[in-house]
Amino acid sequence: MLFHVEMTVNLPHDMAPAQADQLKAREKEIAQGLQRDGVWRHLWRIAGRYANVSIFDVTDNAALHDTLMTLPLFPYMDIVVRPLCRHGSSIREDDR
Ligand SMILES: O=C(O)CC1=CCC(=O)O1
Repeated sequence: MLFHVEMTVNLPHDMAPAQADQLKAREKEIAQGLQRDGVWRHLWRIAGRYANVSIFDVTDNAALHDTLMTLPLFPYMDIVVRPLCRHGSSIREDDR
């Protein structure tokens, strides 16, 4: 199943820069692993915001939840999930 996921990062202003850098580095490592595995299909920065729009490809809602919970930034993100289904007019072969 495909999911449109919007993540907004809200790091506490008083978080030590070293801790923030460590969280971001670990987040990047996990995000790139999930992309290599085909789970995190798209990752786009929303211009002008500390937020992203992503497409995840997982088996079901629970799998998406479990995946998102593995992200080191999860405790600091507001996440909006929209389940997707194929559009009848789409000509793409890779969005099933
Ligand atoms: O910077 C973000 O939007 C949060 C994030 C997702 C994957 C990553 O490396 O950072």
